[in-house]
This record gives sequence, structure tokens and C-alpha cells, in this order.
Amino acid sequence: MATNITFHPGSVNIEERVDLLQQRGITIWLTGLSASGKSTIACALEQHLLHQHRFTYRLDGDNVRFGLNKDLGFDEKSRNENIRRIGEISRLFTDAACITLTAFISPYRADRALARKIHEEAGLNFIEVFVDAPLEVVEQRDPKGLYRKARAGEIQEFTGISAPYEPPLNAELHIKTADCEVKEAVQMITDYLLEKGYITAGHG
Ligand SMILES: Nc1ncnc2c1ncn2[C@@H]1O[C@H](COP(=O)(O)OS(=O)(=O)O)[C@@H](OP(=O)(O)O)[C@H]1O
Ligand SMILES: Nc1ncnc2c1ncn2[C@@H]1O[C@H](COP(=O)(O)OP(=O)(O)O)[C@@H](O)[C@H]1O
Repeated sequence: MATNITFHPGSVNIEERVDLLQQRGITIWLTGLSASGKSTIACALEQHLLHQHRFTYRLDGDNVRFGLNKDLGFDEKSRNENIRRIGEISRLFTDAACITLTAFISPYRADRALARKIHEEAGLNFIEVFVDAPLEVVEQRDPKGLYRKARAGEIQEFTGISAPYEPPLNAELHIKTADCEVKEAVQMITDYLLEKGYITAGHG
């Protein structure tokens, strides 16, 4: 049986999308050293938001560096381009009224500033979250054995060892993962989103 399709000329604007989905998009940009806890927090936050029936998507190395950005390495120019592309992708997700979580080292301030600018120029919400743990702690965690390899000279230009990490100067949130549990980090972020009106209570 044929379905009747009503055609509305012109593109759907952001207000109409917000009405449909009952939420406005935001990019939550996590930055920090390898093993600082970006992916762990992003996964836990995603789970928490999904259980509240909020539309969310997580971008991380697994779905970006092995796909769209598989042509890029870890020299400075490649990292600049990695973050530029991720800034553009997260802008699109957020424009589609998604709560977009990004979990990349994003070591350069200028790259993170560009990602923010790309969003703000499009009138989209963006917050930066510094996922902070001292080098001694992340080296101790070393879940993938990468710090050990970097110290042994088996990996070049490794962030924190032989490549720079520029800590944020004015991130919206600063989470010290050596001093808090994952669920506390999730609570900090959701409290901030509620307090600033980026999400509203009552979902789920
Ligand atoms: N040289 C070097 N430096 C840093 N990290 C390295 C390197 N080589 C491989 N890896 C692995 O790649 C992950 C970081 O990728 P990102 O896309 O987040 O890096 S960046 O934002 O472009 O700097 C990072 O993953 P995370 O541990 O999840 O951060 C590492 O597992
Ligand atoms: N408060 C915390 N927040 C996040 N991760 C933590 C915390 N405490 C310990 N960890 C551990 O640190 C490691 C962080 O790894 P991961 O999330 O992959 O970091 P990243 O994505 O920044 O490379 C995990 O093994 C995680 O269990």
C-alpha cells in the first residue's frame, strides 16, 4: 500500500529539530593525555544519557582513526588535521541535535580553539572538559603498554613523553581522574549540563 508523503519545501531548521527530538545538541569535547580516562568517562556518560533516552553519539579513535582518518599519523600536522576533521564531524552531529561526545587527546590549544570556533560560528553549543591525570599516574595505568613502548623508544612522538600536551587554560570543566571515580566524573558533567540549561531534567 502506498504511503502518503507530505513534502515541505525548504530545509528543516534547528528549532523544528529541537521540537521533534526535545533536545538541543551540544559537543562535549574531552581532552587529556592517553590513559587519562577520556574513553572511560565518555562511555559511562553515553550510557547514562542513553538510559535517560537522550540522543547521543561518541566519537573516539576506534570509530574515527580507523575509518575517516586512517590516512593520518601522529606528527603535528596529522594531529592538526585529525582534530580539524573531528571538529567538523562533531559540528554536524550537534547540528542534528545530538549530544556529541568526543574523546581525543587533542593536544594543541589552537586545534581545540578551532573546534570550538567551528561550533560557535554555527550557533552550536560546545564545552571543553579537561580530563586530567598526572603523567606518573597515566604511566602507571598504561592500559595498552604504550608509555612503556614510548619510553623504550619504540613509539615516536608520543604525547607526554616525546610530543607536547598543551593543557586547557579555560575549559568549562576540569576533572582530576586520579582523585575521583568514573561515576563522579559523569555526575560533574551532567550537573554542569543541567545547571547551564544545555539539557533539561525530566528525560527517562
Ligand atoms: N604517538 C602517539 N601519541 C599519542 N597517542 C598515540 C600515539 N601512537 C598511537 N597512539 C594511540 O592513539 C590514540 C590517540 O589518538 P588521538 O586521535 O586521540 O590523538 S590526537 O588527538 O590526534 O593527538 C591514543 O589512544 P588513547 O590512549 O585512547 O588516548 C593511543 O592509543
Ligand atoms: N576516575 C577515572 N576516570 C576514568 N578512568 C579511570 C579513572 N580512574 C581510573 N581509571 C582508569 O584509567 C584508564 C583510562 O583509560 P582510557 O579511558 O582508555 O583513557 P584515554 O581514553 O584517555 O586514553 C582505564 O583503565 C580506567 O579504568
